[in-house]
Amino acid sequence: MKILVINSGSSSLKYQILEMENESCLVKGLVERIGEQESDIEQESEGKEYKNITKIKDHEEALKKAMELITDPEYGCLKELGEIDAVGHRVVHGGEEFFSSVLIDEEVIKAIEDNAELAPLHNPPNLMGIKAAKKLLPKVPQVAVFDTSFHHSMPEKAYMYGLPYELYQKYKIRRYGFHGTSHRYVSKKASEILKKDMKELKMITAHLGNGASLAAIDRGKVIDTSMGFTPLEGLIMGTRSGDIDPGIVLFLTRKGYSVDEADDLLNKRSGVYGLSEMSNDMRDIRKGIENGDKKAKLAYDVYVYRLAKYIGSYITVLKGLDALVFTAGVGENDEHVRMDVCNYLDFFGVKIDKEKNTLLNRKEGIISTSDSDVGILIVKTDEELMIAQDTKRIFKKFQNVAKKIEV
Ligand SMILES: Nc1ncnc2c1ncn2[C@@H]1O[C@H](COP(=O)(O)OP(=O)(O)O)[C@@H](O)[C@H]1O
Ligand SMILES: CC(=O)OP(=O)(O)O
Ligand SMILES: [Mg+2]
Repeated sequence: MKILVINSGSSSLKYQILEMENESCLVKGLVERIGEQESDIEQESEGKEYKNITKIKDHEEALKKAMELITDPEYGCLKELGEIDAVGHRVVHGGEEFFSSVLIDEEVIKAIEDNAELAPLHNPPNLMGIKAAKKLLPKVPQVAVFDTSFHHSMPEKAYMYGLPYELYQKYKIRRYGFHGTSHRYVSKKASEILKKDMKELKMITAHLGNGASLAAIDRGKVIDTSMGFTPLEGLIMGTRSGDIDPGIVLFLTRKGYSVDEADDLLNKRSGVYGLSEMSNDMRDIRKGIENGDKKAKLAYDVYVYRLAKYIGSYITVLKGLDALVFTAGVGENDEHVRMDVCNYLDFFGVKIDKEKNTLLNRKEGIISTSDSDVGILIVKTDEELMIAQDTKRIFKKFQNVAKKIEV
């Protein structure tokens, strides 16, 4: 069974085809800078690499181009698109309606449209991807996998803000949490690596990519997470501020910032990038620190401090901790961040093994000392595999129902 996984961003479209017999990736591609004069296209399939720069006007054209490349005799992996059995889409905001992945029908599309207001940067491109795929593969079942759904188990006390209750009723203002597919995948993988049932574990998963979030997971269920109503809250990120005093936004608007300017400032010009005045990328920050750049060091210190502070508060709400899991670009590849965060947590019995931390960098496994009270792990996230697994499960269910109806 072959599944196409689509992750549409505001100006990009990432795709993969997975062969579900052995869960292997047959092809992986990326179209970036959609809508600009020059868009980048990259695809890799079994060692064959394709790269090109051309104008791609919208998501439909991007997906069309991807479909051509997938079936290209030289660079592709399929003879024809008919080999695709199902499509799985990443959808960032599922609002309060969706607490698991679903087969996409008109009603689901309508609900995703309704939630677009809650995630203006993410849901509209997700919808464009869904509509383009439905047009190009009209007979193939499509599944939506939501970033928010794994966080649905959060109790009211964790998801309500200290705002008038009527704002929750009127506008659904509450914490939703994001990156749920990644938190779900790495927590499951960590319990396998630790050879312990999820029901025995109190866990904190740290998804540290360009966007970053933490989840406190109590015996398999999320009880708190650092992103909120939008993916702007919480940790310091590549270009996003994370937590700030909301009074700062009021102050800036009184100083003449428009809503769009404030949005741009907090989402695209803040975080590690804003503090360092240099880059959102931890690799550049490391180089800056090595060259004695003071702002790079400051950005790094603020990033690590915020992370440690959040982990400490999650150990409190979990009433203990069995496992701390690092994942995504920074979590998997940056041994300094892992080391420096864990050094803050020594008091809680979190002891990182310096050698294992270096040895397992960019790999997967346990990096705590044998006498640490808490298992510390690196797990490589694989949101696409999780989306494909959900899509397969829902596709099988759908097939069984269709068979029953035929009988
Ligand atoms: N070798 C590395 N060392 C340190 N940080 C890295 C390394 N490779 C990637 N990163 C960090 O990971 C980030 C990208 O993470 P990723 O999970 O791929 O992000 P996203 O999926 O949000 O685009 C980069 O911006 C960079 O900060
Ligand atoms: C929801 C979110 O922040 O996603 P990303 O990290 O992919 O931007
Ligand atoms: Mg990511």
